[in-house]
Amino acid sequence: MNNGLADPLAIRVTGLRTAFGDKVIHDNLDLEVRRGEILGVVGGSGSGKSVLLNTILGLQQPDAGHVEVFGEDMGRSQGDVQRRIGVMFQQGALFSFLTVLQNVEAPMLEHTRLAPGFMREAARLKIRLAGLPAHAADLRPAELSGGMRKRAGVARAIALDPDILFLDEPTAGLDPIGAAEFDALIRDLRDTLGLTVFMITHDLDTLYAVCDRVAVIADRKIVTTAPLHELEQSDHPWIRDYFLGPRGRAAAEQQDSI
Ligand SMILES: Nc1ncnc2c1ncn2[C@@H]1O[C@H](COP(=O)(O)OP(=O)(O)OP(=O)(O)O)[C@@H](O)[C@H]1O
Repeated sequence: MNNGLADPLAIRVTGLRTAFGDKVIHDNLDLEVRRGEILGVVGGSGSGKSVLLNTILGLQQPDAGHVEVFGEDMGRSQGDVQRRIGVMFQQGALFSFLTVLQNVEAPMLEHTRLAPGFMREAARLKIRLAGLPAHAADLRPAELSGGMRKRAGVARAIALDPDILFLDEPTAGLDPIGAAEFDALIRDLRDTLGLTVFMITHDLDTLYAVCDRVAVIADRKIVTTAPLHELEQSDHPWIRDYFLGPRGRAAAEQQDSI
């Protein structure tokens, strides 16, 4: 098996084409995600960010092209690489009838043979790593605030000690303080667990606060992948509107003042 250890890339997408009927979403899209980086993915509404995420995860079959995660072709994956992937979908996607602890144990039950006591301790550790207080373990999702639910989603996403974490709009719906705390959590997890992070976000503050590089989807492709200070120099009209419009400038200035 190729575990891709010598490969500096965590994800390599080449020549991706996805269409729904006549509607082409991605056409000859290429993307590289480096090991250990936090990559933000931005693009207009309907530009195909979620479809790209689902395609990388193997949930959506492309019409053409290849997706490799840690050197393994997702089109032919036997599931080995799936254990190295953690995903937090929007809203956390938790089982409402289970406690937070049981939600975090769910992937462990499915994929490991840990003894029950050990599994419980491992799940409690993930809950603490996600920044939740210990007592949250016994609560159900409906008893949590929006921010706590997202943290519970993160705790479940890291249940199996993944190497890469996928986040879909992680700060959507959070107030600015909650969003900033969540940004810090993402950075801390990357640093302490050595994760690679692939994050779809519209949140300009998050992009400035945590992303090493940002990939921009426009015109059915990734038009560029670069650190933000380079994107600010781009001539692409969508990138200029997005990053150099009033909200983009405010986010950049706020970051400069920290
Ligand atoms: N299963 C599907 N069948 C048909 N069309 C689909 C399907 N999934 C997505 N689409 C279409 O693909 C396009 C891209 O959708 P996607 O959800 O990836 O956009 P997005 O960039 O994530 O948007 P947003 O920022 O609004 O969440 C949209 O026009 C959507 O309607």
